[in-house]
Amino acid sequence: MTTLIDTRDLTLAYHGRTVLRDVNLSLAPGEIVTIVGPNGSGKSSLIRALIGALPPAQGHVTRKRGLKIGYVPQSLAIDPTLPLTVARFLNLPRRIGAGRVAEALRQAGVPDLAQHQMTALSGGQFQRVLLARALLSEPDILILDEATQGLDQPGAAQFYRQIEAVRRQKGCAVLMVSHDLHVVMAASDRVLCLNGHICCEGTPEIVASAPEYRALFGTGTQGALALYRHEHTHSHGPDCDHDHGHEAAE
Ligand SMILES: Nc1ncnc2c1ncn2[C@@H]1O[C@H](COP(=O)(O)OP(=O)(O)OP(=O)(O)O)[C@@H](O)[C@H]1O
Repeated sequence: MTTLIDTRDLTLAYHGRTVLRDVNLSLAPGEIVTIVGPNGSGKSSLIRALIGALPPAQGHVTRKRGLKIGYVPQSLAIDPTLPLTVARFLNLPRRIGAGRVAEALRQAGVPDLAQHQMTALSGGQFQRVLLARALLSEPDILILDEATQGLDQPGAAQFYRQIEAVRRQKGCAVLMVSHDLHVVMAASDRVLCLNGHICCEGTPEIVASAPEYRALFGTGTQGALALYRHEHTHSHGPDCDHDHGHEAAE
């Protein structure tokens, strides 16, 4: 099978200080993988390395050639004095066309928002518009870094249900970082728990009962797991792009 992104012994450092070490990770087409871990455990750094924004200190990141990534950020600052409709926002920085904008909004679960002002959206609507923007590139993988920050738990749960619907319709893989442990773990095929390295990984049930995970987060997530189960198929292809680490990057 062709993986979308693959890391081998990936180590990340800032100014010589290692923040994440020896990460071996493969993302397959169509799967939902969640990264959890305490503050400062390296989650965002790993995402940056996966999308190519942070070079490895050691090890390798391999991306399928031509991989299209849709990135949904935590939030986005919009000037409150600037009149900007959702449709115009989605046409920045380049013109997309009304048909594709409407389709992306429909896929993101907000088909009626095109003419609304960006600054008048609720938190949940705003994140869905960011999701619609990420979908415009027809991504092979959606990457969400704390995309539900600021939403309450029901709002976050709804957002993740939307992500699942998108995955079902589009077949894209999903990689998420979140603090909403109850919700995201239930919606994931696979969970990686980071704490400077991968301290445990597996299905949500396996990770939730792992001693390393319980030491970090306690036992409170059990009841909310197993809300969702996924079936998916994997496809395969030969081509890859490589990022290589600089050996001994202190
Ligand atoms: N640009 C940077 N320069 C120097 N150190 C950084 C930089 N970005 C992150 N770090 C450090 O790397 C470590 C991991 O940070 P990272 O943001 O990856 O963690 P995180 O798990 O995403 O944290 P959080 O849950 O708080 O967002 C932290 O010790 C942080 O201080």
